Amino acid sequence: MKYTVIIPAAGMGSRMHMDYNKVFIRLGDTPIIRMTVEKFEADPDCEAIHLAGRKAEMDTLWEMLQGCTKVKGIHEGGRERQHSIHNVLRAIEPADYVFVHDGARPFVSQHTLDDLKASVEMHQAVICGVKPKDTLKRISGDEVEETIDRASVIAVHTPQAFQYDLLMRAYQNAAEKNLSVTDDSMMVEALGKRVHVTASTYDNIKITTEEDLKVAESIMKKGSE
Ligand SMILES: Nc1ccn([C@@H]2O[C@H](COP(=O)(O)OP(=O)(O)OP(=O)(O)O)[C@@H](O)[C@H]2O)c(=O)n1
Ligand SMILES: O=P(O)(O)OC[C@@H](O)[C@@H](O)[C@@H](O)CO
Repeated sequence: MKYTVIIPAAGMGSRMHMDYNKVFIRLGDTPIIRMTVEKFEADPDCEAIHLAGRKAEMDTLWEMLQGCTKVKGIHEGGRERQHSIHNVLRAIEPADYVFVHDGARPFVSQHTLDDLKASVEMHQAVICGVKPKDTLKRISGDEVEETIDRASVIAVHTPQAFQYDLLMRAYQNAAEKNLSVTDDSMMVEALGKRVHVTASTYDNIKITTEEDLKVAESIMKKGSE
């Protein structure tokens, strides 16, 4: 199978409290966004990489991704992550399969990509995630309402993999109905379609806050899984 990946990188990184987009932060010598893109450069089944970027940051992005030969376009992002991805989806050539992967997750493993590829061919919509390690409770204000059976939940990561037509329909439906979502799968779920699940790794963190930079450094030191 061959696929195109959409990498949203048009956020503000506001929870990182820096005066520039967090995907430009260097881990060692390499900007986070380049580390993320390189994971897909290295996967022989990835044919094209398209990013969403902020208008004022296009030149910086192209510069940081110099030599990444699969990067075919950087498209203007939108207000929220979902708008950025929709802009890219509308701009790209149709492909059999589309993966969506956060620009801020530089430690995705080849194994995770391989599992998603095998599964999406059978199931059309596949997400990856890890089992929570903590006890989980539903709360109301500062009171516990119930303990959630943690065997029945996962913490969801990206990449998320879809048949192109299905993802297109899901994004169109979400736009028409003005749905607000936090991942791409939610839009497919809104169509009443089944979404399958494969394993991610605990290293596949989304770099969101300052503490995550320390975790990222230690993942780099030990080598990511
Ligand atoms: N309008 C937006 C918002 C987010 N993203 C991208 O979506 C990914 C995951 O989003 P998140 O971690 O929430 O990033 P930010 O929105 O940048 O962070 P924050 O919410 O702290 O501002 C990031 O790679 C980010 O650049 C995007 O392309 N367009
Ligand atoms: O933290 P935010 O809600 O802005 O973004 C979350 C999404 O990027 C996130 O849902 C996926 O990475 C899957 O976990």
